[in-house]
Amino acid sequence: MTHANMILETRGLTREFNGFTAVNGIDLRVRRGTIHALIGPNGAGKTTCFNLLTKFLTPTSGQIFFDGREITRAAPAAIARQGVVRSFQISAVFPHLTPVDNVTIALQRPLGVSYRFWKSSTMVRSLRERALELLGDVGLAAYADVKTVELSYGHKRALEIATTLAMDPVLMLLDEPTQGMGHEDVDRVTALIDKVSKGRTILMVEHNMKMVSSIADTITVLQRGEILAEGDYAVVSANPQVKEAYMGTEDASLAH
Ligand SMILES: Nc1ncnc2c1ncn2[C@@H]1O[C@H](COP(=O)(O)OP(=O)(O)OP(=O)(O)O)[C@@H](O)[C@H]1O
Repeated sequence: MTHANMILETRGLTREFNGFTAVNGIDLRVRRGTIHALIGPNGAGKTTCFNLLTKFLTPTSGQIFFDGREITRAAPAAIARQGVVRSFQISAVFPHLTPVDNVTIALQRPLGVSYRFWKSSTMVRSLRERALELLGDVGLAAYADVKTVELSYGHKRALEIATTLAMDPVLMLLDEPTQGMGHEDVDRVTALIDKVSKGRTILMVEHNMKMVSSIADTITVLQRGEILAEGDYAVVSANPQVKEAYMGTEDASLAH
């Protein structure tokens, strides 16, 4: 039995690499409609965990459930059809096309029913309208027709979110959405993620603690492949083991 209010659950999720256990028996529970952050020091197993959830890697043992259904052995395309969508990195957009063309292409990714719909006769105009709407949602309306390569880094990351939204995710997985950003872009992308989280669930790997503390409902702290602590920011930041993991001393606090 899985829990009805959990959109994603793992049981004993484990991944070994040549005898080294990068993810060790993780029981993760992501509540429907929340923003959930996966944090932890370097090498804690965040990326491996993320790759297991998005089916880029196969678990050595353990199970993954999405919306009550086991997806442990499902292919990446199959889980995408069910609404589990990983953000497409900037490298996945076409730099010499415009943002509106990039989002239009994302809208046409073959996803079963919606693919057939978009192949209908009203397709072209509807696609462009929907792409413009999504660009508006991420604050890129004014940049719809410039070359993607000319966008600022922050705007490119916003475009990445728009192309992800094009797949209408139920559970959106974001891999370090503010990585490499200056303050202004961090604030903009944080507000954007908060906005697009309405009506869906977001699971993200993120290093920026200020960002995590401001929008995550739940934080899971990983260390050496295991869950060290879990809760809201107040709970995990007060945890002595978390302080030690981050700073090497119980007196230190999470960088904020
Ligand atoms: N393909 C692989 N082969 C061997 N070891 C791996 C592989 N991928 C990850 N590891 C090891 O597993 C451990 C966890 O790595 P992972 O990248 O998941 O950590 P992380 O928490 O994402 O770290 P970071 O914050 O530095 O990205 C590390 O010790 C890493 O060296």
